[in-house]
Amino acid sequence: MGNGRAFEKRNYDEESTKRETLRLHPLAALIYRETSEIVKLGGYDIPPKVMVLMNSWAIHRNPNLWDRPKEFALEKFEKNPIDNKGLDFHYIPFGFGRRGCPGLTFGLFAVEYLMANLLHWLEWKQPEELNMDEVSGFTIHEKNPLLLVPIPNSPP
Ligand code: HEM
Repeated sequence: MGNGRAFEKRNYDEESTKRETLRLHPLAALIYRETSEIVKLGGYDIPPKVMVLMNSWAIHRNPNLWDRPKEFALEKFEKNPIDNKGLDFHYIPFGFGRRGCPGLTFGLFAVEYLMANLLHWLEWKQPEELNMDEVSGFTIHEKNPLLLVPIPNSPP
């Protein structure tokens, strides 16, 4: 993709693409829980009733957990049965445990359905260079809005 050029059409492994996208760009950076009893965590004794924040963005980019963590590379998931339901704690785009996201299946389906329609019915031009800088808080969003120009497909 480049200035003013149409999107490149490539064959991607859908499942790995979704997983790698959510690894680099998780929706909710901070997942939080309250301790119910004293917990030992990273050498610290955390007392009960303390809110503990877990930074999924940082976990997903931790070089001790991932090869080439800053790189978008589908191989990370292609031959790797990493679970997205919160059973592998180094990959938690939907959180984990009893408070994990109940909208996981619907969310993934809705994004795919929307994207499939946008790409099937329209061609897209990208007048500006893609900038993936993000602004973080409890949720993460892009720093500069993505500018795309839709071009209707001519009828078959
Ligand atoms: C790709 C889309 C989505 C992503 C990445 C996502 C991510 C998350 C994350 C990280 C959490 C926090 C989980 C935790 O604390 O362990 C969460 C919670 C939640 N999500 Fe989602 N979500 C998505 C879509 C949806 C959809 C479509 C719905 C509803 C239709 C939904 C409903 C909820 C609810 C109700 C909670 C709170 C669960 C609780 O506190 O018990 N999510 N989501």
